[in-house]
Amino acid sequence: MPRFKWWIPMEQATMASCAQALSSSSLSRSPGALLGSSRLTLCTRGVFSPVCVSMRKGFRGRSFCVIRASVTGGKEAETARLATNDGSAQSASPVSAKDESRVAGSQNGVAVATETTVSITVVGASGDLAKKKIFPALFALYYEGCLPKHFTVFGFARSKMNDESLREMISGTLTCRIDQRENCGDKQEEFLKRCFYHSGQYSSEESFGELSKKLHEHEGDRVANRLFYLSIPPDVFVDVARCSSLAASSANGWTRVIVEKPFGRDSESSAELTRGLKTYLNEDQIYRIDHYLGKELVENLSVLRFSNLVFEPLWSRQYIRNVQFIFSEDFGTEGRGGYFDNYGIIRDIMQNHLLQILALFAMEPPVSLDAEDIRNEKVKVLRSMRVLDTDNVVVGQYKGHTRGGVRYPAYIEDKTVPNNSITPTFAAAALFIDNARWDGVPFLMKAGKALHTKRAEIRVQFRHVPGSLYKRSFGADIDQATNELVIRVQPDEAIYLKINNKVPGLGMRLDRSNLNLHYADRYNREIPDAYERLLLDAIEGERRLFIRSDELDAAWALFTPLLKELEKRKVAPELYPYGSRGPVGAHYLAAKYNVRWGDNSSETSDSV
Ligand SMILES: NC(=O)C1=CN([C@@H]2O[C@H](COP(=O)(O)OP(=O)(O)OC[C@H]3O[C@@H](n4cnc5c(N)ncnc54)[C@H](OP(=O)(O)O)[C@@H]3O)[C@@H](O)[C@H]2O)C=CC1
Ligand SMILES: O=C1O[C@H](COP(=O)(O)O)[C@@H](O)[C@H](O)[C@H]1O
Repeated sequence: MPRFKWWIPMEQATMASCAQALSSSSLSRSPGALLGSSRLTLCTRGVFSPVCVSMRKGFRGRSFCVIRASVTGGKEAETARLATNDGSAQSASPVSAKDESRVAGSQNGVAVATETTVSITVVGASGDLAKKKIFPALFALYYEGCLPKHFTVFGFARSKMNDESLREMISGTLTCRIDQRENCGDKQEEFLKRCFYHSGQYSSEESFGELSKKLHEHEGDRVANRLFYLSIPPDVFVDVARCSSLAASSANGWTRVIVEKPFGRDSESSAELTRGLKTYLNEDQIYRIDHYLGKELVENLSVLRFSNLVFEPLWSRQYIRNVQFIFSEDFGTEGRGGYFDNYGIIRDIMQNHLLQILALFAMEPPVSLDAEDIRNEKVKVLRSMRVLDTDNVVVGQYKGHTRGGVRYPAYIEDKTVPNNSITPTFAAAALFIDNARWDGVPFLMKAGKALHTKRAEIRVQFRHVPGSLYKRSFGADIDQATNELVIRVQPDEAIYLKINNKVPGLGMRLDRSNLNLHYADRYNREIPDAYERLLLDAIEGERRLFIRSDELDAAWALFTPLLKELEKRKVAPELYPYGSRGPVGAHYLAAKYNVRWGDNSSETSDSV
């Protein structure tokens, strides 16, 4: 069980309360605790068990409250935030027991605290993803007090900007996710003051050397940790890995690189990219992001399954008839057609987002919640899967449609798409895991753009009740009576289980109802954006939600033969109208395995 210490600088006036917090053991009840007049919050998402709280004198006579705790649940390191009554706040990064001597050494028997800092460089700062997701997520982390006390954000791109114009660009994108609170505007100002810009070329070591100098000016003599987020097109990934590694690595702290998808187009190009990155970085410096793994309900999958006795025993071919992973968007490629046409929906959504969720869903129980244990199990499940072929896949492409006087354009009307493109914007696939747990259970995937709704969900359809006493009450359609567990990843997060229930009254009439965990009703708090979680994990060195290179190889091995076959045979996609439920072929594919898509059910109760 990893043990950590937080050294939290405190005013003398509140030091006495440190010991008090320990004796009242208020920390045991919650990772948030009152230390005298101050409020301590640990941004912890693992299971936090405090061991002790003590007072220490540190460097230059500063006082520290030292909290020791163990954290299980994959979080190797958490940030502590101490808010005092006068509104000031202090953040402290954890110091793991093994690093403590480096960070908090001893000088003449007195503890010495050397501070750390983290510099986050967004490479491709002028781009869509940076504006839409990365800067807002960094701000949200700052607002929540989850970033270390000393941090700087740098934007790097070729565009000619300066600190001011970057700040202006970012400020246009920041929203107060935590919007009901008062000081959001002030926090935005404070955050923007920590943002800087450096213009340079992605393949120039000189540009990165200059960036490094600027980073150093902010880092001073602290332990300098550096995170580079590669929010750029994939053809410059390796250049940036080279330049950042050779010319801008940290001299005394860690250097990590977050890489955005696409991680290649097939097994070969992915392996080449991995080789290129590994020429300059170690595997444990590479954080391959799949933002679906950062979504709240995907994070919750393992909790649901492994901490509830009612689910794990059912999690096998014995009780589960089929599992469905569904992704749909109610808009087309608008603006991203240039990228999309080179990849298509199978590479854009299935091979990564849906497959990652499938692996988490179907893996064997891991030895522990540590990153390597979980990723080992995911790799095993991916390697147990049958390689996909064209018989088990249906592809579609949206065509123009007019509804209510509004014309919705076809995919090929997107100006950035060739007008003879056969790139699929929709695909459905049947996959199988050839292991003892899942033998014969169809895992269906469906992903599409320009469909009738925006949704991502997992549907688990259970087997029929054998010899059901209530068969007659269900009528001919026994499928209507089987249990279905729905994990709605987005929007409007929910987990609900469809059960049969007796309608109250003297007769014996059954109906289908939902046991419903609707997040907005149950939890009075906003759900963090996936990028917030993943950025925080990367800063903290938590790799559980990032993709290891062998996972990536296994994922590509499943899809590459299919993708090559589709391209070789120039398989024409089945056209479906913009805003529809997609091509009818998806139903035939499901029917081949005796499955009905759960999201096509006529039951209105789905919209809990
Ligand atoms: N946007 C999204 O929603 C998502 C994006 N991604 C991935 O994230 C990464 C960034 O995406 P996004 O922001 O949309 O990308 P952009 O196309 O907006 O590119 C980001 C920046 O990279 C630079 N750039 C663009 N084209 C080139 C080129 N041909 N050569 C060198 N530099 C170039 C530009 O900056 P400058 O000219 O100033 O140097 C641009 O602002 C990509 O890998 C993408 O696949 C993943 C999931 C979702
Ligand atoms: O990775 C991608 O994801 C988005 C959908 O993400 P979401 O979090 O908004 O559901 C998708 O639009 C895009 O095509 C794809 O590249």
